Amino acid sequence: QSTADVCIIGSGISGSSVAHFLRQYSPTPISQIRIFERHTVVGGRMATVTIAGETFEAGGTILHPKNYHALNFTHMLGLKVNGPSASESSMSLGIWDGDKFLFKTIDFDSKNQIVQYFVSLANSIRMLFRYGVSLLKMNNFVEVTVDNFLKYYESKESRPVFSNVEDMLKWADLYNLTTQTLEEELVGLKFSPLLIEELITVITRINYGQSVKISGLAGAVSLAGSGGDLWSVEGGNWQMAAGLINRSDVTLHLQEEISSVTNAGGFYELNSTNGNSYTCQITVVATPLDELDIQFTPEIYIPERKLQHTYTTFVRGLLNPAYFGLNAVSDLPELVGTIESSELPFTCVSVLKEHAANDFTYKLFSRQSLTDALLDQIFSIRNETIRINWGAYPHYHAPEEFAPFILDDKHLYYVNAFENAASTIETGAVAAENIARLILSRLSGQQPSRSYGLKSSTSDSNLQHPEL
Ligand SMILES: Cc1cc2nc3c(=O)[nH]c(=O)nc-3n(C[C@H](O)[C@H](O)[C@H](O)COP(=O)(O)OP(=O)(O)OC[C@H]3O[C@@H](n4cnc5c(N)ncnc54)[C@H](O)[C@@H]3O)c2cc1C
Repeated sequence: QSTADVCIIGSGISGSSVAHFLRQYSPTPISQIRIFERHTVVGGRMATVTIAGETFEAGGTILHPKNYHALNFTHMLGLKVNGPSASESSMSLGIWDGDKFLFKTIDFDSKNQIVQYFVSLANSIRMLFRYGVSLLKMNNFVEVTVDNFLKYYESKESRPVFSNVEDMLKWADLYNLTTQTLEEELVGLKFSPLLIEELITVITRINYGQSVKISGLAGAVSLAGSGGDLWSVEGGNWQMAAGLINRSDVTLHLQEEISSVTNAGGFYELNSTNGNSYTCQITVVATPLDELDIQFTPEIYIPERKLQHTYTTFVRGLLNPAYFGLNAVSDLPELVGTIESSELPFTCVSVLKEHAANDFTYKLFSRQSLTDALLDQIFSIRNETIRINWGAYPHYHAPEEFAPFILDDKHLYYVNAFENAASTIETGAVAAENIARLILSRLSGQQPSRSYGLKSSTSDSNLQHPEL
């Protein structure tokens, strides 16, 4: 048996950020931090695939210009930012209803900035014409939410440590948004039904694979992810997790899956499927528990939560314009979004790269796996296909129910309780920063402990893990 002060289950942005902030904030050195990762690589839902020698994001892709932890990590780790031009926000967009395009922006390839300006102006006017002034309300709705979220970057002196998600959200005036669906929220704000049914639905389907029935907060976050100046880390966002782990003096156990966590009185015993046993004073769960069967003794109780599965399919080849009722590939928008309809087999398809005139790399999102037969209808050429089934993010609803940050009234913590608010790379880091502070304040006896007697939930472990 080995001893450790802190054991973290999961090497994604949440687990790596907990390690980073613990090292940064702890007044006295923590003797050891272990991170357990069942896969061969770190990063979790930040992962890349390689096609034609190029890497593309397969999971968490876009970051918002005000995602300050991610920005700080990127700068601190000497990583490079992929600018907005490479993001989906500058793409031509079409809204497809399964039969026809309901709306298309103009696509005019030009390096000339003045031409670009007029194309973008023309597109804004077209959008305003179709969706009216509600479009401006949409910007305002997002701005207010983002501004509230910025409170989580305030100085530690004025910012409390939160022992549960509800208090954390209430403090930033974000909680109410989790009690209503996005649709209810926007109808209440008198948004035009067409804007909700089309553009906003397209966005929630792209970012969360779900309709406007998601909670208002997840919806606002999703809309924020459709604005301008979005960015990602050149070479892959997963490098943030790798870099944080590298510089936080962590003992990393790759390909080591934790199967049980037992409170053995004053410490936790973690057992792995490799047959190893570890002793930890503090245990942090930095992965969604919903589809895992980690055995907790004593049992823990968290509200039942379903994960939305998003099938990500990469295709190298050429889209078939006839599938979309068009004559030429050049008539197809770079990003085809879809409205909510059970007829539609995918939620979106976008061009990632044009290698040559008849050779593109595309990314599709769908709620079910796309069969070869279907892909052969959508594509006229298909040279390479990669499929990933992600247990991607919570299936959002309203009102949301939150699992506790402290699972057992002692030192067992759960970062991903915050995912019911919104699942993003940045919210993972924000929740992790709070958990690091919560651990340190409770260790020093400052914070009252809190536990919840919520209903038990059971879940099957039938998640298919992507082998990247
Ligand atoms: C397709 C897709 C698109 C997305 N798009 C965006 C986007 O554009 N922008 C954005 O900000 N966010 C996006 N997200 C969400 C974002 O990727 C996630 O919210 C974030 O990466 C979650 O990080 P995490 O560390 O909390 O969890 P994870 O990244 O899931 O990390 C958990 C880790 O724990 C490991 N693990 C699980 N169980 C065990 C065990 N028993 N023992 C050891 N290890 C274990 C897992 O293998 C995993 O590596 C997207 C997600 C998906 C799937």
